[in-house]
Amino acid sequence: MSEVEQHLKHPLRRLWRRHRTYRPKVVAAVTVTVVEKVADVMPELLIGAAVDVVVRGSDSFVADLLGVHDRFAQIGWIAAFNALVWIIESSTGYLGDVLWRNLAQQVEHDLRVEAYDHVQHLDVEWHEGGTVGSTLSVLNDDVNQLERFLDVGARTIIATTLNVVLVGAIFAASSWWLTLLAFAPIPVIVVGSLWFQRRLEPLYADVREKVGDLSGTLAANLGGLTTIKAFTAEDRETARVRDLSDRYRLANRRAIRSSAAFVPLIRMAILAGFTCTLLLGGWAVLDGTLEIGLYSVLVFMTQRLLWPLTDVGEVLDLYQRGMASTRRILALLDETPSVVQGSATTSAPPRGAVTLRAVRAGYGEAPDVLHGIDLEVPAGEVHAVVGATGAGKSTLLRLLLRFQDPRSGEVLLDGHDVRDLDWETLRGAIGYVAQDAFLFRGTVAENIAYGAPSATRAQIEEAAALAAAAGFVEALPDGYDTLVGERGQTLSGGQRQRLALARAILRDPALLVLDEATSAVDNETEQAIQRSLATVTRGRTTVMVAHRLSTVRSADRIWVLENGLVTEAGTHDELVAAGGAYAALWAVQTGAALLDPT
Ligand SMILES: Nc1ncnc2c1ncn2[C@@H]1O[C@H](COP(=O)(O)OP(=O)(O)OP(=O)(O)O)[C@@H](O)[C@H]1O
Repeated sequence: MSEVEQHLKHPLRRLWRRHRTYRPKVVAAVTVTVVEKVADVMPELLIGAAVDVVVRGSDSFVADLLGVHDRFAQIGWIAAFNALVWIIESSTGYLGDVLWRNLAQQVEHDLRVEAYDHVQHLDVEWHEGGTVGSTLSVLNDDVNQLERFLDVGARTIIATTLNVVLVGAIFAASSWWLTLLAFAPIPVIVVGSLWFQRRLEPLYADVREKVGDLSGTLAANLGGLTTIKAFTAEDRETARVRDLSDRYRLANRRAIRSSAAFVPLIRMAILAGFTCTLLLGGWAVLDGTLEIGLYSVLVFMTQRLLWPLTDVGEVLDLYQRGMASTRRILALLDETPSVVQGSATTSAPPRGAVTLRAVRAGYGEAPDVLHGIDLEVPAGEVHAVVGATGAGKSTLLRLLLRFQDPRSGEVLLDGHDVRDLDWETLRGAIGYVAQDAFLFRGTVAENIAYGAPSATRAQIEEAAALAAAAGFVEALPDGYDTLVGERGQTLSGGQRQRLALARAILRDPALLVLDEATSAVDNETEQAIQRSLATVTRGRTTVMVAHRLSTVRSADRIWVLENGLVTEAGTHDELVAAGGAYAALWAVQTGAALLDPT
């Protein structure tokens, strides 16, 4: 389906098509509501029948229908039928409530989980495009909004429509001219509703957009609170939030102003219809052209027909919000990742050999960051990538995990193009430690075992020891069972890095990818990690990025990246001897440059 077609298609139709499993539930809920509504109009008919019995006695409608001529018995029958109607109405009311609410909850649950799962599979670049806040608001607010519409709105729409049809049928069977009078206000209400609907739609879309902006900024600011504090930007940020919140409030105010005007308009129309039926119907009874029983039914029915229509404003409100939200949910579900897994798996155990051939890569519309990289990491070797900041080192590592694909050229793992491999084969072979070590809410042990949930405590402790993390973990109040806060904020940067390293080691991957994995630890800890890494990386393919050259000194091969191109490659000693960029960097880092002014 093209984008335009998708947009044109009504969101409820799309939901109906997508989620076939709801259909029986929808049918059951609608059926129960129909029965409830039929039972609901009965009491007015029974009042009319009772009046008819009192006025016409043994000639009444009930007498004809049941063949019972005693007035007391007739009233008794009406009362008994009335009791039955109330029982049906109460039980279908209960059942309808349960069915509609559960349906709404089910849809809410399914859509939230589906949207979350979908979002997880979207491109890393999509996530980096600053969409966290608005994605959160789709997963929370929009999904809730749809639930509210299904819970209250959909049911009311069906009930009101049915009401018009049933009452209309009763009217039509009674008096054609009173039917016309009672129904006269309906076009005004319908045209008014449609006009309001068109007016409200963009206003609610605006409200949703504003709340997305607001939650985006709130999420970003709460994540970066320490930076805000460090730059004493609290007042500025409060002003920004105030401004965004105010825009949200004003957008809501515009929507409220329009939607609030709706009910008074409908009331005026209802008043006209009701007064006409009361007055002209009453005169008709006095003239003897209308039965008094029928008159009392129709007066009550006019109320029953028109008053529920005052809910139309509220329901349209819910409908508009619900549809704006559904469109956003569906738009999120329509997002397609450009990086999708291949289908190939390999039978041989992975060895982690990496080859990059003429790789060009970049972000969005921006020019290339990597300008044609050729690089070879044979299985079992430890290779390092160094270079100035912004040279493209992290970008290169991202290609290995397929966080993005190259614009041209190819990336191979054990001779297979990474684009052909499925995620488990590709990413399952890699232990990755990101520059910004991310920890989840949970215990230290759970965080280490994140990539190997079935690991034993002994294996977890061994991995922690190899990552030089055992010491500090054991000193924590509850050791491995200590809870780390959200994003691991209760730990230092170096501690987080070591846990992330332990997490990668525990996976026992064929290829270890370390992006500045030890940048935040002190020299002493780094040396401890280096010693451990010597064990961990023995015979294991490793690609590491590091700024601190002492970290990569013992690598089998070092690749020097400058402005997206490999400019040098070799062992540490070879590169130092070559006297190029690496040698200069080494001199700066060891202080040799300061000692030797030439
Ligand atoms: N997610 C992104 N979106 C757009 N551009 C990006 C993104 N990540 C990196 N870049 C750009 O790509 C270039 C290379 O960045 P990269 O992170 O690969 O460099 P690096 O060598 O790892 O730097 P550092 O040593 O600072 O980590 C930079 O110019 C950067 O602005």
